[in-house]
Amino acid sequence: MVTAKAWVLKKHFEGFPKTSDFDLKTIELPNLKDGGKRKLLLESVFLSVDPYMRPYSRRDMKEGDIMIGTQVARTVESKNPAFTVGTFVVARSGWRTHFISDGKDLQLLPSSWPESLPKSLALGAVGMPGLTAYFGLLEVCKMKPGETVLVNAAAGAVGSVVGQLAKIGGCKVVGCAGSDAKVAYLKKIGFDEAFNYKTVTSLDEALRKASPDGYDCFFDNVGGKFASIAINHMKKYGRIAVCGAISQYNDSVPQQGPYMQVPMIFKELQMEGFIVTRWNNRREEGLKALLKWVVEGKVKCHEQVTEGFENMPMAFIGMLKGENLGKAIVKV
Ligand SMILES: NC(=O)C1=CN([C@@H]2O[C@H](COP(=O)(O)OP(=O)(O)OC[C@H]3O[C@@H](n4cnc5c(N)ncnc54)[C@H](OP(=O)(O)O)[C@@H]3O)[C@@H](O)[C@H]2O)C=CC1
Ligand SMILES: CCCCCCCCC/C=C/C=O
Repeated sequence: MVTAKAWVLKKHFEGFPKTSDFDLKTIELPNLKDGGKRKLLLESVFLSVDPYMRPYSRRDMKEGDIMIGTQVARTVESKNPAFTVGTFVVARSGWRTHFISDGKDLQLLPSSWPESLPKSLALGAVGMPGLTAYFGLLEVCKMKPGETVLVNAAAGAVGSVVGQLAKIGGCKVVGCAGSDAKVAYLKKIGFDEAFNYKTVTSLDEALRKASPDGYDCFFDNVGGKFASIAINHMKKYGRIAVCGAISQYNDSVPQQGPYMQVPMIFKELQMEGFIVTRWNNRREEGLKALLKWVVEGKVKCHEQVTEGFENMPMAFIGMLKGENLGKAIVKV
């Protein structure tokens, strides 16, 4: 018998999440059984904390549920020959240290994963956030060589990959982030222009200075006020990929305009929201491409690793506050 620890949503978040909204529980897991669904015992090694957990908790969870989320886990006991003991998988089993599965809901890491590459990257650049950057840029922004791409939350899990893929695709890249250290990082990984949106005197001027001719593509991770200013800097026929709206996730009262219809009309813009799971049937293609670029050093990855399962709520709240450089990960 194994005792798992799990974080549950004690109380729906009101405004910004607080540590008191979570509860740490213990769960006795039953032994594995021949036949039936109890085929594998897995232990979480790395867990992901992601912005989507904030809006999705309200939409999909009730109080007392285990927090939603993804982990890289190691097979500890197996009655399923497809997963021998020691096999690492990506699972969507929520914030728990151990769990039982029949294997159907688990994803193996790509077979060409090098031994020396941290497996935590399967939650970041070679996982859901990387795929978001890949499909958002290729399929929604439809970026072309020579174009100028703007991305916000640029030093985060999705944004840092967006910028680097746009460079690989032959674009000029402008990134915005919320600290000088993040801006220095963006320049180090190849962004052409980067600025701290919190300290510029005018966002409007900073966007104009970074690209006086405007932007062909805008990969929007933030929404709200930033997006309503950036839209005025789009070139005619520009494309906006509405990936996230983190500036609005913690609002108790919805923000008011300015509204976007007039620049949309006069610049004949395309603006499309998307969710990465739309391309689940092309997951293998995306992961293969991302893994290759990471192994070749063309996509560099930084991780903000918080040690200790007990610190999951803190890591989640820290990420929402912008404390992470690159992908926010918890190491059990
Ligand atoms: N559509 C989809 O399928 C997917 C969408 N997403 C979305 O992409 C976005 C980025 O996600 P991800 O890369 O995982 O997270 P990040 O690693 O970028 O972490 C979140 C970052 O958002 C920034 N941020 C937080 N609050 C604000 C605010 N009020 N205004 C501006 N920036 C803020 C912070 O960076 P800073 O210091 O720069 O402010 C923070 O570090 C999110 O909106 C997320 O919901 C993610 C995955 C899939
Ligand atoms: C329980 C794990 C669910 C993983 C789904 C990932 C989809 C993320 C879509 C993100 C939207 C906004 O952040």
